[in-house]
Amino acid sequence: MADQGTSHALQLVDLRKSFGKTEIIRGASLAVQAGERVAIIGPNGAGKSTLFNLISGRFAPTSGQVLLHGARIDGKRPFEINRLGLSRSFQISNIFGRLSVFENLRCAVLWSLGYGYAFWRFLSRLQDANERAERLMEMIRLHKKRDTLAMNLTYAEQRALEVGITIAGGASVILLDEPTAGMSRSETGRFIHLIREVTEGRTLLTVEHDMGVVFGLADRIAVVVYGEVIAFDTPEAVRANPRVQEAYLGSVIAAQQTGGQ
Ligand SMILES: Nc1ncnc2c1ncn2[C@@H]1O[C@H](COP(=O)(O)OP(=O)(O)OP(=O)(O)O)[C@@H](O)[C@H]1O
Repeated sequence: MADQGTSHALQLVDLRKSFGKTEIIRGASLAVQAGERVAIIGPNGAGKSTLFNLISGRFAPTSGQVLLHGARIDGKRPFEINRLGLSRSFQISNIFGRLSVFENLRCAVLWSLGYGYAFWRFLSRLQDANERAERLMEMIRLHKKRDTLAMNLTYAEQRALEVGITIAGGASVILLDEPTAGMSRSETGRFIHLIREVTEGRTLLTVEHDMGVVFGLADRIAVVVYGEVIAFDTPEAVRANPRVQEAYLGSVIAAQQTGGQ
């Protein structure tokens, strides 16, 4: 969690990404303060997932920089970036269905400790990993499902487990991809509360379509339109920003007010 001379946990500097001849990310810049909760919003195809893929190392940028606590991470591989303290959820795909809740969390903790240590050290760390997995289970409210196989959890419980796995290694920057997608209204409300709790003191970035979640969770909102960050401000300021209204938010709010999602 060392902050190497900057209070920015994450910075994108004139980031660009082309697929073939098509430039999808067109000079995106963003500076996220440590401890901030940021929602990335924008129309379909604007480049939100591509930005997440660039930040987490799945794609290398065509040009520009990504800095984590002031140090360049662009071009590094996902596991290297993870070791440096940035963790991304992968929408359930990193849950082991045939392992219990506890075992899933313990695996995530052990993985975060690294593989490259001797067996005797592994044993001494196992106790730590068990304790941390128990704590995580309480945090994500799944302690009563300790021995339930992950595949037998409800959808919302699986999403909670996913969040637990994402934060297991103690990463200081957490990326969540549509954390409440597919949940009911009441599940969504509870889940926002849980996310706020478990990411307290960490930096959170989410990609989100649901404006209720965005306004309930984010300290600041980054609006991505056509591969650029056209606004980055508080929810109130973004809501009132004429450029955002015109490019995106007006139509979304109107659709949600008339009952569409
Ligand atoms: N690997 C790839 N190869 C080629 N084109 C890609 C690739 N990944 C994304 N794209 C294109 O980049 C554009 C932005 O996609 P992206 O998924 O980042 O948008 P998004 O804002 O996350 O959209 P949505 O809200 O619909 O999920 C789209 O036109 C998409 O087809």
